[in-house]
Amino acid sequence: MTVLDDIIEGVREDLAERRRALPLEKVRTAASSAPTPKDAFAALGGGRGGDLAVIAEVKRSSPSKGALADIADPAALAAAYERGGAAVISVLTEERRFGGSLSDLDAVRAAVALPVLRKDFTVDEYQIWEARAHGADVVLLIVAALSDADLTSFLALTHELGMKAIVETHTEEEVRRAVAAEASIIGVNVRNLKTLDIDRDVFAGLAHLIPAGTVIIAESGVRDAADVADYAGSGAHAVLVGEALVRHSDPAATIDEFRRAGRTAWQESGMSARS
Ligand SMILES: O=C(O)c1ccccc1NCC(=O)[C@H](O)[C@H](O)COP(=O)(O)O
Repeated sequence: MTVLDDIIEGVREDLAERRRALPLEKVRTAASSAPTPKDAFAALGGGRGGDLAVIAEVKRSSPSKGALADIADPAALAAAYERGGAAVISVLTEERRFGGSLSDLDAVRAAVALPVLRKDFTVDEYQIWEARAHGADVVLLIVAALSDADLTSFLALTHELGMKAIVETHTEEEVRRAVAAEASIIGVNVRNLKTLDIDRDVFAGLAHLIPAGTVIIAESGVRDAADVADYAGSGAHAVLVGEALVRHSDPAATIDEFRRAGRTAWQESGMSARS
């Protein structure tokens, strides 16, 4: 069993419990009165660049590192991310391995005006309705965890609900599947979900396979501005950063520094006007 399989097993068990407590019909009703979704595709530059976008993550712990940060006030952290110039806030809601929750999502939603990503291991439509009911604007669809049929139908439901999806890939085959599903936002996660090892070179190896007009996100492994510059120089429109922000004493300044590093890298490689 891989780490991903193990996480998904727990996700399914927790989901079954929530579904028993709140049947889908009730979640749908809640979703229908949630605030109108914010356009994360536009917030991430619409695949045209302009300025490197930072997706800043509220991440308490992880399978690879264990406890990362004691985040007593996720709303305050998200507000700091917003002040620093983040484009989107990512909230991990998986409980067992990441220490997240839908309460974190609620707190962040109420605290910021930015699009909010419900970052979870989506394996059932219920989670997409639930994300919308809790005010999320974006969901994560991990190609490795889904059949082509589920990927297509989950994307369709996400769009029907007015949200966007980040379609996450790790390999060439997964990028091809994401492109075939007509994903408009594709993430390349450089964390191997079998070994949990980070290999930043994976990003450059896959980003060039993603068609123009798609928002391309480099996910995981950002330690500092130099890593951001490398991703930006290899074609990232956005970076998704967790650990480096939650461990930093000044996350707002760090985001500002990352954005400047991305902008400089684009200027140096002549990419700032690319589509
Ligand atoms: O973070 C992990 O250890 C992890 C393990 C297994 C599946 C997913 C995992 N992380 C989810 C993420 O995608 C990251 O939280 C996100 O990309 C930020 O990564 P980082 O900046 O390296 O904290």
